[in-house]
Amino acid sequence: MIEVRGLTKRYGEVLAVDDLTFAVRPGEVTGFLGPNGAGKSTTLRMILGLDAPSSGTATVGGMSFTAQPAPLRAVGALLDPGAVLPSRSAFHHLLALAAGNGIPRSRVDETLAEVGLEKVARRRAGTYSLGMRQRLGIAAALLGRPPVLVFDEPLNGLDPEGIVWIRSLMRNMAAEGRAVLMSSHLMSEMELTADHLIVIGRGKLIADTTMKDFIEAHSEREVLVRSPQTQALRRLLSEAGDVRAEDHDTLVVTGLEAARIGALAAAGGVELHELSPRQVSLERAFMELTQDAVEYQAGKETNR
Ligand SMILES: Nc1ncnc2c1ncn2[C@@H]1O[C@H](COP(=O)(O)OP(=O)(O)OP(=O)(O)O)[C@@H](O)[C@H]1O
Repeated sequence: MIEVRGLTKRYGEVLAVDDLTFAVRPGEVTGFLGPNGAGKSTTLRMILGLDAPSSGTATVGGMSFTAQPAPLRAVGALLDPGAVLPSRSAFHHLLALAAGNGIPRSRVDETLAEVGLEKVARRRAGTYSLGMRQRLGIAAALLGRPPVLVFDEPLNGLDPEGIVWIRSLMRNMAAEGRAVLMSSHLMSEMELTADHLIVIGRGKLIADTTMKDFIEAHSEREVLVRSPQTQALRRLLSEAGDVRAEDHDTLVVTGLEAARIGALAAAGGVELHELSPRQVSLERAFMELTQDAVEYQAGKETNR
């Protein structure tokens, strides 16, 4: 379990992380979201002991990262996939990490197979593609079979097959009872992968909730209605809900349940060809919630 309490980081005038408190629980994938510059990387760096908090604490399994006797067995992390000596092979990189953390040598080959790098394990890491370096970073995180995993943008540079692989890897790690914290700007993937969400904006916590509740709370439900009589239908529905045209024969209605729309149409003698409640995406819910917390928008720059 990761516990963050009152975590704050100041860089001169910039309050990068502002009094954050949250927990990342075992058995779940927790998505860590926020607009650019929200403070995600700074928070992860403090959890991993790479940056010292200005105030507050971050612990992993009840202990600060720097106090862990064998850090790789307590928490596995992927922050910067470039952080590998280019002259070292994947095999030797992992071997050195295993030796420094009391991890048996047999885990090296096992982990290389887990991440699909066994065929290139003896090649210099400097010759790897971004996706291969990303897999090597993930191998380093998995090496010590830690109960806590932290991944910053793990999908960068991965092809579609790699993205699906990460999704099942995260889900499996959580199913085994590990606590998994993952940041990503790819909302569609986050929606498929995470159970719980921590959302921050301008360094502050703005949501700590399940994926389902987050989507329900931060976006209005919509119903798509197709009819050959859109004008008549629009007149009927506008009194009860918000209606906008999406196409010549399609309306999008907010503020009314599908059953009520069907009933109003039937009562008004309007023929319907389709009546579908639309799945609202995490992306829409996220944009709605964070629009005020976006630091950099096209044509607009704000100071905190
Ligand atoms: N070493 C540093 N010195 C000064 N300011 C910093 C430093 N690191 C981060 N910041 C500032 O702190 C704020 C938070 O940055 P951070 O990189 O944590 O955001 P982020 O949520 O990870 O953003 P992104 O999604 O763009 O990666 C930003 O305003 C950034 O400019």
